[in-house]
Amino acid sequence: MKTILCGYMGAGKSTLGEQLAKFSGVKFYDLDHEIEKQEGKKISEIFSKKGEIYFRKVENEVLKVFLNRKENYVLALGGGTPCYANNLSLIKENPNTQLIYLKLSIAELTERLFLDSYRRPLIQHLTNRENLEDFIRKHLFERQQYYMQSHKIIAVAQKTIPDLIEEILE
Ligand SMILES: Nc1ncnc2c1ncn2[C@@H]1O[C@H](COP(=O)(O)OP(=O)(O)OP(=O)(O)O)[C@@H](O)[C@H]1O
Ligand SMILES: O=C(O)C1=C[C@@H](O)[C@@H](O)[C@H](O)C1
Ligand SMILES: [Mg+2]
Repeated sequence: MKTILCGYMGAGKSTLGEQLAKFSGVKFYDLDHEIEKQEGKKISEIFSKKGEIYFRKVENEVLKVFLNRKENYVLALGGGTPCYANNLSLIKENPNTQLIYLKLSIAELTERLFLDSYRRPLIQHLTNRENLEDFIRKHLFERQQYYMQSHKIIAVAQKTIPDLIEEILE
Protein backbone atom coordinates (compact mmCIF):
# COMPACT_ATOMS: atom_id res chain seq x y z
CA MET A 1 0.00 0.00 0.00
CA LYS A 2 1.15 3.51 -0.78
CA THR A 3 0.09 5.95 1.92
CA ILE A 4 -0.23 9.58 0.89
CA LEU A 5 -0.78 12.30 3.48
CA CYS A 6 -2.48 15.57 2.65
CA GLY A 7 -3.63 18.57 4.65
CA TYR A 8 -3.08 22.26 5.20
CA MET A 9 0.35 23.72 5.94
CA GLY A 10 1.36 22.78 9.46
CA ALA A 11 -1.08 19.86 9.75
CA GLY A 12 1.83 17.53 10.54
CA LYS A 13 2.24 15.67 7.23
CA SER A 14 6.04 15.58 7.34
CA THR A 15 6.31 14.80 11.06
CA LEU A 16 3.74 11.97 10.99
CA GLY A 17 4.82 10.71 7.57
CA GLU A 18 8.38 10.12 8.66
CA GLN A 19 7.34 8.17 11.77
CA LEU A 20 4.61 6.20 9.98
CA ALA A 21 7.08 5.08 7.32
CA LYS A 22 9.62 4.03 9.97
CA PHE A 23 6.94 2.05 11.79
CA SER A 24 5.68 0.38 8.60
CA GLY A 25 9.20 -0.39 7.31
CA VAL A 26 8.81 1.57 4.08
CA LYS A 27 10.55 4.65 2.74
CA PHE A 28 9.32 8.15 3.49
CA TYR A 29 9.24 10.86 0.86
CA ASP A 30 8.24 14.49 1.17
CA LEU A 31 7.02 15.97 -2.11
CA ASP A 32 8.35 19.43 -1.18
CA HIS A 33 11.84 17.99 -0.60
CA GLU A 34 11.70 16.06 -3.88
CA ILE A 35 10.77 19.27 -5.71
CA GLU A 36 13.63 21.10 -3.99
CA LYS A 37 16.04 18.30 -4.98
CA GLN A 38 14.93 18.32 -8.61
CA GLU A 39 15.08 22.11 -8.91
CA GLY A 40 18.19 22.60 -6.77
CA LYS A 41 16.37 25.39 -4.90
CA LYS A 42 14.36 25.85 -1.71
CA ILE A 43 10.58 26.08 -2.18
CA SER A 44 10.62 29.73 -1.13
CA GLU A 45 13.25 30.45 -3.78
CA ILE A 46 11.24 28.66 -6.48
CA PHE A 47 8.22 30.82 -5.56
CA SER A 48 10.20 34.06 -5.52
CA LYS A 49 12.32 33.41 -8.64
CA LYS A 50 9.97 31.41 -10.87
CA GLY A 51 6.50 32.05 -9.42
CA GLU A 52 3.71 29.83 -8.15
CA ILE A 53 2.47 28.72 -11.60
CA TYR A 54 5.91 27.25 -12.36
CA PHE A 55 5.97 25.60 -8.91
CA ARG A 56 2.57 23.96 -9.52
CA LYS A 57 3.79 22.56 -12.86
CA VAL A 58 6.84 20.98 -11.24
CA GLU A 59 4.72 19.72 -8.32
CA ASN A 60 2.42 17.92 -10.80
CA GLU A 61 5.38 16.38 -12.67
CA VAL A 62 7.14 15.15 -9.53
CA LEU A 63 3.88 13.70 -8.19
CA LYS A 64 3.35 11.73 -11.42
CA VAL A 65 6.82 10.23 -11.15
CA PHE A 66 6.05 9.11 -7.59
CA LEU A 67 2.71 7.59 -8.46
CA ASN A 68 4.43 5.45 -11.12
CA ARG A 69 6.92 3.98 -8.66
CA LYS A 70 6.43 0.29 -7.94
CA GLU A 71 7.66 0.38 -4.34
CA ASN A 72 5.42 1.06 -1.35
CA TYR A 73 6.05 4.25 0.59
CA VAL A 74 4.62 7.01 2.71
CA LEU A 75 4.48 10.30 0.83
CA ALA A 76 3.72 13.68 2.42
CA LEU A 77 2.19 16.05 -0.12
CA GLY A 78 2.64 19.80 -0.13
CA GLY A 79 -0.20 21.74 1.46
CA GLY A 80 -1.73 22.67 -1.89
CA THR A 81 -0.98 19.52 -3.92
CA PRO A 82 -4.50 17.96 -4.05
CA CYS A 83 -6.05 21.32 -4.97
CA TYR A 84 -4.18 21.90 -8.26
CA ALA A 85 -4.15 20.44 -11.78
CA ASN A 86 -5.32 16.81 -11.97
CA ASN A 87 -3.35 15.83 -8.85
CA LEU A 88 -6.31 14.61 -6.81
CA SER A 89 -7.72 12.37 -9.55
CA LEU A 90 -4.24 11.00 -10.35
CA ILE A 91 -3.85 9.99 -6.71
CA LYS A 92 -7.33 8.54 -6.36
CA GLU A 93 -7.07 6.57 -9.63
CA ASN A 94 -3.78 5.03 -8.55
CA PRO A 95 -4.27 1.41 -7.38
CA ASN A 96 -3.20 0.46 -3.85
CA THR A 97 -3.01 4.05 -2.75
CA GLN A 98 -4.59 5.38 0.39
CA LEU A 99 -5.00 9.17 0.63
CA ILE A 100 -5.31 10.46 4.18
CA TYR A 101 -6.38 13.97 5.17
CA LEU A 102 -4.86 15.27 8.40
CA LYS A 103 -7.55 17.67 9.61
CA LEU A 104 -6.99 20.51 12.07
CA SER A 105 -9.26 23.44 12.93
CA ILE A 106 -8.53 27.04 11.90
CA ALA A 107 -7.60 27.93 15.49
CA GLU A 108 -5.21 24.98 15.80
CA LEU A 109 -3.58 25.72 12.45
CA THR A 110 -3.15 29.38 13.37
CA GLU A 111 -1.54 28.35 16.66
CA ARG A 112 0.94 26.05 14.90
CA LEU A 113 1.72 28.34 11.98
CA PHE A 114 1.99 31.65 13.82
CA LEU A 115 5.53 31.08 15.05
CA ASP A 116 6.56 29.12 12.01
CA SER A 117 5.21 31.12 9.05
CA TYR A 118 8.58 32.41 7.80
CA ARG A 119 9.43 29.07 6.10
CA ARG A 120 6.20 29.07 4.08
CA PRO A 121 6.03 31.42 1.08
CA LEU A 122 2.23 31.71 1.01
CA ILE A 123 1.97 32.98 4.57
CA GLN A 124 5.36 34.46 5.41
CA HIS A 125 4.03 38.02 5.00
CA LEU A 126 1.33 37.40 7.66
CA THR A 127 3.08 38.38 10.87
CA ASN A 128 -0.08 39.44 12.69
CA ARG A 129 -2.06 36.58 14.29
CA GLU A 130 -5.49 37.93 13.25
CA ASN A 131 -4.45 38.39 9.63
CA LEU A 132 -2.99 34.89 9.59
CA GLU A 133 -6.21 33.42 11.02
CA ASP A 134 -8.35 35.31 8.44
CA PHE A 135 -6.13 34.06 5.64
CA ILE A 136 -6.29 30.45 6.86
CA ARG A 137 -10.11 30.63 7.22
CA LYS A 138 -10.59 31.70 3.59
CA HIS A 139 -7.86 29.44 2.21
CA LEU A 140 -9.07 26.36 4.06
CA PHE A 141 -12.64 27.03 2.93
CA GLU A 142 -11.39 26.88 -0.68
CA ARG A 143 -9.19 23.83 -0.14
CA GLN A 144 -11.37 21.71 2.13
CA GLN A 145 -13.48 20.45 -0.79
CA TYR A 146 -10.36 18.75 -2.20
CA TYR A 147 -8.94 17.46 1.07
CA MET A 148 -12.33 16.00 2.03
CA GLN A 149 -12.25 13.65 -0.97
CA SER A 150 -9.48 11.65 0.73
CA HIS A 151 -10.10 7.99 1.49
CA LYS A 152 -9.65 8.63 5.19
CA ILE A 153 -10.07 11.79 7.26
CA ILE A 154 -8.24 12.00 10.57
CA ALA A 155 -8.82 14.69 13.18
CA VAL A 156 -5.28 15.20 14.45
CA ALA A 157 -5.77 17.68 17.32
CA GLN A 158 -4.52 16.53 20.70
CA LYS A 159 -3.28 13.21 19.32
CA THR A 160 0.28 12.02 19.65
CA ILE A 161 2.20 10.55 16.73
CA PRO A 162 1.79 6.95 18.10
CA ASP A 163 -2.01 7.58 18.44
CA LEU A 164 -2.15 8.72 14.83
CA ILE A 165 -0.09 5.78 13.57
CA GLU A 166 -2.42 3.38 15.35
CA GLU A 167 -5.49 5.09 13.85
CA ILE A 168 -4.06 4.92 10.33
CA LEU A 169 -3.04 1.27 10.60
CA GLU A 170 -6.41 0.17 11.99
N1 LIG B 1 0.80 15.25 16.41
C1 LIG B 1 1.36 16.44 16.64
N2 LIG B 1 1.15 17.05 17.83
C2 LIG B 1 1.71 18.28 18.08
N3 LIG B 1 2.47 18.97 17.22
C3 LIG B 1 2.72 18.42 16.02
C4 LIG B 1 2.19 17.14 15.66
N4 LIG B 1 2.58 16.86 14.39
C5 LIG B 1 3.33 17.92 14.00
N5 LIG B 1 3.41 18.85 14.97
C6 LIG B 1 4.13 20.15 14.89
O1 LIG B 1 3.43 20.98 13.96
C7 LIG B 1 4.33 21.71 13.14
C8 LIG B 1 4.06 21.43 11.68
O2 LIG B 1 4.38 20.08 11.41
P1 LIG B 1 4.89 19.61 9.95
O3 LIG B 1 6.02 20.45 9.47
O4 LIG B 1 5.07 18.14 10.04
O5 LIG B 1 3.59 19.96 9.07
P2 LIG B 1 3.41 19.85 7.51
O6 LIG B 1 2.00 19.44 7.33
O7 LIG B 1 4.45 18.97 6.92
O8 LIG B 1 3.62 21.35 7.05
P3 LIG B 1 4.02 21.92 5.59
O9 LIG B 1 2.80 21.82 4.73
O10 LIG B 1 4.38 23.33 5.85
O11 LIG B 1 5.15 21.10 5.06
C9 LIG B 1 5.74 21.31 13.59
O12 LIG B 1 6.18 22.29 14.49
C10 LIG B 1 5.54 19.98 14.29
O13 LIG B 1 6.49 19.77 15.30
O1 LIG C 1 -0.08 25.14 0.87
C1 LIG C 1 0.62 25.31 -0.16
O2 LIG C 1 0.12 25.67 -1.25
C2 LIG C 1 2.05 25.02 -0.07
C3 LIG C 1 2.54 24.28 0.98
C4 LIG C 1 3.92 23.81 1.07
O3 LIG C 1 3.94 22.47 1.52
C5 LIG C 1 4.67 23.95 -0.25
O4 LIG C 1 4.28 22.92 -1.14
C6 LIG C 1 4.43 25.30 -0.88
O5 LIG C 1 4.92 26.25 0.00
C7 LIG C 1 2.93 25.54 -1.15
MG1 LIG D 1 5.92 19.37 5.41
